[in-house]
Amino acid sequence: MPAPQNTFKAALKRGDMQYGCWAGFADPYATEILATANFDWLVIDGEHAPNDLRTIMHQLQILDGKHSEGVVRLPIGNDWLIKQALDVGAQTLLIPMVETAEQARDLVRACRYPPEGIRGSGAALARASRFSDIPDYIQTANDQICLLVQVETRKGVENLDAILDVDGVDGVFIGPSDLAADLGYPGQSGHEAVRNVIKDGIAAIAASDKAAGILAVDHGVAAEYRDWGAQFLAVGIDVVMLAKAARDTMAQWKG
Ligand SMILES: O=C(O)C(=O)C[C@H](O)[C@@H](O)CO
Repeated sequence: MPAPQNTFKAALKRGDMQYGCWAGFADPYATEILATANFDWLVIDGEHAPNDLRTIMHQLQILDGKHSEGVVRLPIGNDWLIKQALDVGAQTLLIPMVETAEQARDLVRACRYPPEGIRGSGAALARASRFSDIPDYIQTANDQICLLVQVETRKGVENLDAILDVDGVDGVFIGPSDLAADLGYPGQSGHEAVRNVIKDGIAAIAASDKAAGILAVDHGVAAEYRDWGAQFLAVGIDVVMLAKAARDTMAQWKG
């Protein structure tokens, strides 16, 4: 029995649109609620949400067998964080602040067992192998790992073509908020100068062998990103949804 098939990775390879949502409550109960909406992917955010390895694992457990792929975003891309996330069962990783092809190559190696990479061989006691219940996990795991890197700085955009040449990177996500800030327009991802960089970036990614991804909570902007070539498209943030719904509800009564 091989490593579980990564249906999200397979969908990206087919060119299928994949709609996602940020899961920022760092709680399996909230992530389970999101999974009832049938999003194709849910970002278990370890960068900007109060997640730790156990809360990440609990959310992956709750998503087992559900349609939504748990996409684990780490706070930064380094090999020991990647090793731990993969061993608790993550099969799709989103790594922020990738700026060079060398960085991307290092991330690919961190995601793969030798000889392709440097991932430590601790599968015997890892949830990823279902505690050795998948006897050939080590031999089959590499192919089911989906590595998504975030390009979200001026330097990353300058190196985008080189990053797109890195084998083993499955998708490139453009981070509109961080990119806007680094371009000198903090909080203004809708500024024309930022939109132009995003549009060109999505086009370059879509023209490569990798999938283009991005996030927009405004549906009009999200539809535009899709028209520009975004394939894995996050269209909501759970924390933002709840905060807005709560305030709108109260505004109905307090005015
Ligand atoms: O730069 C961005 O935008 C992202 O990477 C997404 C944000 O981190 C996410 O938290 C929504 O603001």
